[in-house]
Amino acid sequence: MIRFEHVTKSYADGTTAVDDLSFEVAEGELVTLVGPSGCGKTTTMKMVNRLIEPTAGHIYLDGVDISTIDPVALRRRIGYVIQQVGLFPHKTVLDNTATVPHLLGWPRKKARDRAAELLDLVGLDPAQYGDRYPDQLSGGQRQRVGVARALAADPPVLLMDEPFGAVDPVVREHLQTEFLRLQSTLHKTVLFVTHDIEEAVRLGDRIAVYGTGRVEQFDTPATVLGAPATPYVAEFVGADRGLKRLSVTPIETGDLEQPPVVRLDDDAARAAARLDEEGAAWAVVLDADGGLHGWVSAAGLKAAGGGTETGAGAATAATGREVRDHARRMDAWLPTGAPLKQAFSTMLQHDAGWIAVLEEERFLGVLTPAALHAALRRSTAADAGRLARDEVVVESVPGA
Ligand SMILES: Nc1ncnc2c1ncn2[C@@H]1O[C@H](COP(=O)(O)OP(=O)(O)OP(=O)(O)O)[C@@H](O)[C@H]1O
Repeated sequence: MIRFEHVTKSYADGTTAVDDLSFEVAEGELVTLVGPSGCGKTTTMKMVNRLIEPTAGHIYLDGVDISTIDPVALRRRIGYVIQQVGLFPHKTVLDNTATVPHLLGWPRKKARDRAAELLDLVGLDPAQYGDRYPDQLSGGQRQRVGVARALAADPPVLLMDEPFGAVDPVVREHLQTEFLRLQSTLHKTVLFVTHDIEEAVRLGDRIAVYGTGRVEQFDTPATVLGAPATPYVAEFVGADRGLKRLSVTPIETGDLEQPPVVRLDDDAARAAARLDEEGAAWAVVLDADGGLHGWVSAAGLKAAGGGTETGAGAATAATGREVRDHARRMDAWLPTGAPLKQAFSTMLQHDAGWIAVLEEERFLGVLTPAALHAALRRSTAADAGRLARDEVVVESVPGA
C-alpha cells in the first residue's frame, strides 16, 4: 500500500534526515516508527503526504509514485494526526471534525452527520461535546477529536505523529486501547510515529526501529523484542525486553500442560486412586458440560477414600463420595491467544501456581510459571530461527 524505495532526504546544511530508506507497509497494516529524537521519523511521515519532498528515491501509494499525484488530491486520501492536534480554536468540535468533508464540498448536513458519527466512534458523545470549543476539552478529548477529524473523509491511509504524546500515561493507555479497537474494525493503513517503545510494541503490527536516518530493524514487535537485529536495537528496546515480550507473545495450545482431569460427579475414591497411579498431587475439575469448575487435591480425595477428611466426622465421609465434595472453585481462566503477560498477572493476582486456558468453553490445559517461561523461550528462539514455536526445543538448566 505504501512503499519506500531508496528514499533519502538531505538538507542544504549537510544534514541527512533520512538515508536510503526502503520498506513497505501492507494494506490495513499499522506500522510504528520508533526511535530517538531527531532520527528522521517525522521526515519519513511528511514525505508520504508531500509536506516534505525526498532528495532521492520514490514513495508509492497503491503502486503509484506519489510525486506524480497532485499534493492536494494526495492529502485527501491521507488522514493526518499530530501531537499538537491543531484544532481551530474558534470552531466547535463538530465543525472541527467536519473540516475535511467541508473542504471536499460535502453538503453541510452530510458533513455534520458524518462528524457526529465519528465523534461517537472515538468515544465523545456529539450531543454533549459537539458544540463545545477546543479549549473546553481535556487534552485526551482534544486528541480524540484529532483522530475523529483525520478519519472524517474515510481516507484509506492515516499518518499519526505522536498523536498521544501530550497526554499523561493513564490517558495515553486509554487512547491506545480505543485506537486499537477502532483499527480492528476500520483496518486503515497506518504509519504511527512515536519515541516510546512501549507504545510502538503495543500498537504496531510491525515496528520500524530507527537509528540515525536509517531503519535498523523492521519486524513484528515480538521479533524486535526477542531477537534484536543489532546491539543498537537491543539497547533501544531496553534491558527488560524479555518482560515487554510477555505482552506480545500469545498463549499457544502447545505451551499448555495437561494435568489429570476429573469430573464433578466422578467417584472420589476412584479419582484418588487414579491420581495416586499418575503420581499427581492435584487434578483439574470440570463440570458435567466440560466447563471449568476448579481443582481438587489428591490429599483431599484420599482423605475421602479413607472415610474422614478433616476430622469433621461421619458427616464428611457420608457426603464425600463424589469429587464435587472436595473440589475447590477456580474462577480465573484465560482464552487461548491471550498474551503471556496476562497469564502471569492472573496467576499473581489469584496467588495460583497454574491457570486454566479455555477455547470458547472448552478446557485445553493449564499454564504454569515453568510452562510460561518455556513458551517465552521457545517463541524467542522460533522468531530468531524463523520457525513455528512448536518446532523449537529449548534446553533447561537442570533443576530450573
Ligand atoms: N529544515 C531542516 N534543515 C536541516 N535539518 C533539518 C531540517 N528539518 C529537520 N532537520 C533534521 O533532520 C533530522 C530528522 O528530523 P525529524 O523531525 O524527522 O526527526 P524525528 O525523528 O521526527 O525527531 P522527534 O522525535 O524529535 O520529532 C533532525 O536531525 C533534524 O534536525
